[in-house]
Amino acid sequence: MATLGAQKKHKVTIVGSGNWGTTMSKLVAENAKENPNLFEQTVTMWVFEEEVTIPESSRVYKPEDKGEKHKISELINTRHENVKYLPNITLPDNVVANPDVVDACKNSSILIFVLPHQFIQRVCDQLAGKIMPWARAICCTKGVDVGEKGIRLMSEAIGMRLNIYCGALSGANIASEIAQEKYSETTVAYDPPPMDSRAPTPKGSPTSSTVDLISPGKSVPSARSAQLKALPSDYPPLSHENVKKLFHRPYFHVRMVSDVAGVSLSGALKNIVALAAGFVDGLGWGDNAKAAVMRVGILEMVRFGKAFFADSVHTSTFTEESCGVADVVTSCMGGRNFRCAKMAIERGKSIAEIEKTELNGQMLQGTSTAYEVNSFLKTQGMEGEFPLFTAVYNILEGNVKPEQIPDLIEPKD
Ligand SMILES: NC(=O)C1=CN([C@@H]2O[C@H](COP(=O)(O)OP(=O)(O)OC[C@H]3O[C@@H](n4cnc5c(N)ncnc54)[C@H](O)[C@@H]3O)[C@@H](O)[C@H]2O)C=CC1
Ligand SMILES: O=C(CO)COP(=O)(O)O
Repeated sequence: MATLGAQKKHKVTIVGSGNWGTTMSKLVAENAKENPNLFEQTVTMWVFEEEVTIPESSRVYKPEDKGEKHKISELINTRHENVKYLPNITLPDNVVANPDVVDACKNSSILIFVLPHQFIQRVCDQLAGKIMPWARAICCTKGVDVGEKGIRLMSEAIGMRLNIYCGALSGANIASEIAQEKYSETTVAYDPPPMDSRAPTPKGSPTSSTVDLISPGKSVPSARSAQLKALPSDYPPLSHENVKKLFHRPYFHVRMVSDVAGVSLSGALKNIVALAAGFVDGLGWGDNAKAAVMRVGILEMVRFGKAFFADSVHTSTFTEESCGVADVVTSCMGGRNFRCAKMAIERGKSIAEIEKTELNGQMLQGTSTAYEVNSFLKTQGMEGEFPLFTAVYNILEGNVKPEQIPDLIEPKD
């Protein structure tokens, strides 16, 4: 039995409180209530604090709120709503917002990272050495970490900075639909060290083991093994079965896999494809044009995985799982990257301007990912092998026009 001998329960912290972060807190808190033998009832959400006014149209607006500024964390804790990033969705009362990231994470055995990828490094640096040494993480952030030493997956960047194991969750998951409990599916990759799923052992201090935080891609020469601390035996083991219980809802169906690299990478790269889809849609070219860039985009995602993460990525993750082809489809129909790229073309503005005026603080991941992937491809001398990714970068830079996409992605003899 999965919880035999376990006395402790997992304390879960959601690190991030944007549109997806707040949705994640809702569904995880619902699951904590339904699995009191596995998870502590309170689910903490770290909130990057901001002061906001409550719109008069909001369900939680009271006459005395007129012109008043409120802290987002206080509104979540008193009115159970994130009025800025997930308006009109009531959060379970066991979601507790905490604006202090170290305090929010210090006693948690499960950390769920849902921050824009631009902030992962800074937040992990704040947390390093201040979390439980045996904590386990799941990365829901979509992006890559490109530096002088090469390219890293976000899951890997988190794992290495905090010296803990980090899996990944990604899928065709437009947050607002999931917050409204409309059916969707997702892919969770979790391939923990075998010591985590062993039967509970008699009392004793946690053992440690040297394991790869994630199987490194060949482009990450610095990826290293870490001294991972075993989950103490008085916690329920973090088997696939128990990790699934953290995320699976009647409206949010989870498929567990072990390919952390494939799940993490597909979520990052599909955002570049979504920008391309927005560009051609913005030109008024219609669905055939969008399907063409989606097809080429999926092929480039697979090629990228094979070229730089050959030892770890499974091609089937891109072609068979929600995090691959399905996320490309949904993101190219209704994602923010797609919508902002489309509006930018239609209005003759830059995507950065549209992001500022239309997203009310929400952030695009595709633009910075296009730059990061391009800078990595340049170091590898491989821009030409990824013509769609390269075209998106050159459109953002103003070097080429979206109208040139068909010629740019046409295979060269
Ligand atoms: N929204 C969606 O539908 C989905 C988003 N994701 C991914 O989840 C990740 C997080 O996205 P969302 O939750 O949608 O965020 P968001 O784009 O809605 O909100 C931005 C967040 O960044 C925070 N922030 C601003 N400045 C900050 C700083 N200096 N340090 C730390 N945080 C700061 C804001 O407070 C806010 O919580 C992204 O990687 C995104 O690709 C994944 C699936 C679906
Ligand atoms: O990742 C997403 C859907 O799966 C959301 O994409 P956007 O960030 O483009 O909205």
